[in-house]
Amino acid sequence: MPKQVNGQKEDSIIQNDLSESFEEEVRAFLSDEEKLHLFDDLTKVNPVTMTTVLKCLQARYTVNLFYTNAGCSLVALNPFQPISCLYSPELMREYHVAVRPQDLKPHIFAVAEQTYRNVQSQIDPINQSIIVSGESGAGKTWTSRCLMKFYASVAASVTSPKDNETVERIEKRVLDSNPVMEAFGNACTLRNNNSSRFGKYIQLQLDRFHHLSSASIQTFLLEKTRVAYQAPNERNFHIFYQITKGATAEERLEWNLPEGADYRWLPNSERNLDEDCFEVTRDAMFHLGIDRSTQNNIFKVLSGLLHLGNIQFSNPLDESQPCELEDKIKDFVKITGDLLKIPVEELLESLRIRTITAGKQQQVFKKPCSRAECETRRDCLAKVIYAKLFEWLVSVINESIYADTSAWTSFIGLLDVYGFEAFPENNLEQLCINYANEKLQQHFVAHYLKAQQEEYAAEGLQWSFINYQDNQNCLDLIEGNPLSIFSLLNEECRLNRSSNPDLFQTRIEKALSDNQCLSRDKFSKKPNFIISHYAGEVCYQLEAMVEKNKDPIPPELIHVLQNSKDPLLQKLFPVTETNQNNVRTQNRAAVITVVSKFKGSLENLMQILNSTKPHYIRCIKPNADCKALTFKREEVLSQLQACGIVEAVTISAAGFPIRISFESFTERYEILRRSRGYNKNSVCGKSNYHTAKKKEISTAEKQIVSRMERYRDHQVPALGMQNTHAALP
Ligand SMILES: Nc1ncnc2c1ncn2[C@@H]1O[C@H](COP(=O)(O)OP(=O)(O)OP(=O)(O)O)[C@@H](O)[C@H]1O
Repeated sequence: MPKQVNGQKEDSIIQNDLSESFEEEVRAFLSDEEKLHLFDDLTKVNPVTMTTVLKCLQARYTVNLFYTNAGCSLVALNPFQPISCLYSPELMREYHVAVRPQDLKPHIFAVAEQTYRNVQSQIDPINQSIIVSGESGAGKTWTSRCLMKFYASVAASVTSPKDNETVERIEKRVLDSNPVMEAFGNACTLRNNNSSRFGKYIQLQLDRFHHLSSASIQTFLLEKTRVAYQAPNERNFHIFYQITKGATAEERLEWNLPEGADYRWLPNSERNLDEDCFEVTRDAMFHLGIDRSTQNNIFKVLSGLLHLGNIQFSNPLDESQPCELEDKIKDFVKITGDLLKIPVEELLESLRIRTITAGKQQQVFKKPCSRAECETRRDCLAKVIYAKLFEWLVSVINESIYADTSAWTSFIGLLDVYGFEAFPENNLEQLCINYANEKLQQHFVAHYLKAQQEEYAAEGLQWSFINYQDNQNCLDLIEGNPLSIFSLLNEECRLNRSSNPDLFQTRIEKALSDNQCLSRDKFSKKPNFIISHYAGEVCYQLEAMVEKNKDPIPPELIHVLQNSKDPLLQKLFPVTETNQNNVRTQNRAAVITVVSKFKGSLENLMQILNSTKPHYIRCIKPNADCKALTFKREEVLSQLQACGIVEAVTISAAGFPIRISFESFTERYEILRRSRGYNKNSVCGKSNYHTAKKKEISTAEKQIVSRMERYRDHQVPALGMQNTHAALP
């Protein structure tokens, strides 16, 4: 009996999907095993079009095959359900000990093992990177976690840390970084219950025996606004729910978190998620060297933030007076002050009064803030504390997994970054995220699409150049010199212009109208600009963009945090000479904008990636509702387009004409012949075989031999060469 899949018979899905193609004909005669192997590698699909790629992926998905090779990339479809044994230690071992792991089914462990063997081979570039990409909910975090487990298992350190029995082994510490980073950096969003709200690059460092000796983590662009604002039906960072749900009675008392209390910044707390597990976070923190008393301090500060969120301001009767507070709100102010160890009066003053220094004598004036300004200050206080806390946690984790560069000789880097974003409303955050994706796409193009074709040309392969989209124009528009959107944004900040979005729109258009990637939604009343990204057009709203880029922190807030008696806040906001001066001369202080910081850290990252051999895992979300067994073609299609899969497959397939004409042909021919009952020596079968393809095969054979020799000489395990190797006489 055919299995029922979403109400359809599996057989009929496969039949429908593969109609009109050669594959359908072949599949009809194949056993399940043979069927699936035929599509293990999309470069064997002929002809390579988006439709065939889509059909193959869907056919595989319906029979629980979630990984597929596609040129230099591995396509990973999210099953949205636990698949037994797919990540078991036994399977890790199978890939690790295999003579040719690439002959096993496509899997992230095959990629992981390949990178590990590349490091062991000591051929340049020795260092490897795996770029895991995909949209929110596609499975990047899951994939990175599994890869880390793989390396922790196959590259396990040989000895436990000397002289200190209480310190956990490095593998455990590296793996323990995951629950901590996820508790503080992930949240439930509309698109993913466990969405990472930051980008992450983790470098696993290996000693000369190729054992894991240390690691380092770099994070990008934490979405700190989430602390003080959660979109409808979304949640704050997991850690807030963990403390409110998991605290003991004693802790509740100490952190002032009575059961059932309401917090404005804790929406949808009635939803219980797997990620709400406080104990897991605490244990992991402990193993990373964050002792119970420091943990207690962290959770106390977080409770303080929850109470801070409940502070609301009322307009004063007399405008020259500060905003008023209702009696019950005064309680929240008091609790916040107690938990953050800031005197209530100082806290209130920092939230409600602006200090202005003016004139030659640097006279100080105090001016009450409007209600909206008070709210902005309250939110800003929460954001600055949370962002610093996150930064500090990353540095503590890094200290715990760090080793001096002399202790390691090579590394494998895992990059898990947010995918391309295009929402109905987009702002600076999306601009930065999409800029990062443009950079990674450029890297992919340079390292694969371009390099591969140049190599074919140099080898004299008969080759007609396949066009791929060069995104340099788009990158010039975003970050180029001397004029770009980033430079104009920074200019607005530098000149401290009162940011009028309409004026800014005119400035952008005047300066950058020559760039074909720039346009505007003329039907929208809101000032905007559109960028034609490689993955599609995105319209960005200009309202508040300049302010977001400045990301200003009122000096009074920093001052009040520096005066806190709380040991953790004192660590996060130390008093230094420079920032003391900055409080006084804040207006003149150089502004380090969000885009310059982001651009800097991304350039740093690109430099590292450029020095490594890259591998790509393209995570695909088969449906937006995160449902198991549901493959929505349009949704998959747009993701495949966004990551340039078809170009990659086409180039890979065409670069090895032998794949189609020799190996694949003979394989398919044999299958067809067998299935049609041709006798081995049947005249019909023989003559078809020989006359139709003889010439093609001999040309292909020559090409294989020349390519193989070339690669053998260089001892480079060429991507995609494995099967052709097997087909050699
Ligand atoms: N290989 C897998 N097997 C089973 N379930 C999976 C797998 N990959 C992902 N999932 C499920 O999909 C969910 C989303 O995956 P994940 O959090 O890794 O997405 P993401 O791409 O990192 O998203 P974001 O960008 O929002 O962080 C996971 O919580 C898990 O439930």
